[in-house]
Amino acid sequence: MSNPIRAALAWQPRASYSDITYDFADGIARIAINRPHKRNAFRPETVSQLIDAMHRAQFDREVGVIVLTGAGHEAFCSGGDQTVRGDDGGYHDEDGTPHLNVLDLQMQIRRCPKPVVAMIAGYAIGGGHVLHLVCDLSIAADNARFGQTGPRVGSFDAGLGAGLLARTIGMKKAKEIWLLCRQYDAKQALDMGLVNTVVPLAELEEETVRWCQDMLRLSPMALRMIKAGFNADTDGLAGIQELAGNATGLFYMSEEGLEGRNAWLEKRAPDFAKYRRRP
Ligand SMILES: CC(C)(COP(=O)(O)OP(=O)(O)OC[C@H]1O[C@@H](n2cnc3c(N)ncnc32)[C@H](O)[C@@H]1OP(=O)(O)O)[C@@H](O)C(=O)NCCC(=O)NCCSC(=O)c1cc(O)c2ccccc2c1O
Repeated sequence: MSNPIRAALAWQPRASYSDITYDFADGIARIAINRPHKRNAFRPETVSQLIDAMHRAQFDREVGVIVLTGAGHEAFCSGGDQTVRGDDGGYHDEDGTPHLNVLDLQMQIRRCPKPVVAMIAGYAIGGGHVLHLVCDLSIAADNARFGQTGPRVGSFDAGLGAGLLARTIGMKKAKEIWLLCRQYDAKQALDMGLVNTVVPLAELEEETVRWCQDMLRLSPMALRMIKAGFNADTDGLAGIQELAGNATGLFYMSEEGLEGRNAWLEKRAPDFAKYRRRP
């Protein structure tokens, strides 16, 4: 069946991978898990490629917003690929090495200074559900379905999968999702604050691009700072480090910061006297 989601932009491929696609158009990077025959379940190699693509998008100065999605319309992502769990139960790459590299990806999305938007058609389940959760915004199609399955398949994400979920939708609902492993439709997800909006499936990309375009018109530095601020307390000292690093970057750009650097290069004492001690 052809994809019922209308394309909103003339996407151009910017990189080639086996398990994902990476496209760009008009300031937006679109990264899609491309394993629709497995409802876009990820194996360790998929996650390594997502990490690479996220890095590429972060450092591409043309990119202002990143969209994370799944190929087709049946699934955003169904979590870890259960067929690559080895004898020890963990997710193995093709060399037999066990990985939980999706945890690195989760943190990479949170630390990325550009907004990351989850564009969700179909299932966002298990580790795939956590992936949309860690994105800054979630735009869902009306066919989207959400849920955790870990306790059913011998797994759990007690990190961001539990704590960030509770901070997003409240403790009771988060515990319900994990302790009962039920599925929730798009309207239920919207009602509990799990997603930002729900649109007809055909309009999913158009609406997502509209949200991205709104952000592209805003100050990149202000978005960067506010994202880091939102994540700082949940991410603890690592979150404060991210926020503080942004502040340092801003200070470097100031005349006062440059005076320190210039004085050192010119082998003279810095003259900070001309900078007011602001109240
Ligand atoms: C997602 C579904 C509800 C979709 O159901 P539907 O009926 O539409 O489709 P099928 O079930 O027929 O699936 C079609 C096709 O895809 C294969 N498939 C689907 N999901 C997976 C998967 N996760 N892994 C491997 N393969 C998958 C399915 O076998 C079919 O192929 P056939 O060849 O058999 O036809 C439903 O598919 C479903 O419930 N899927 C499983 C969801 C799931 O349990 N995911 C894993 C949860 S655990 C997890 O994701 C996880 C990952 C991590 O990396 C963690 C890291 C750290 C801590 C915890 C982690 C964690 O919990």
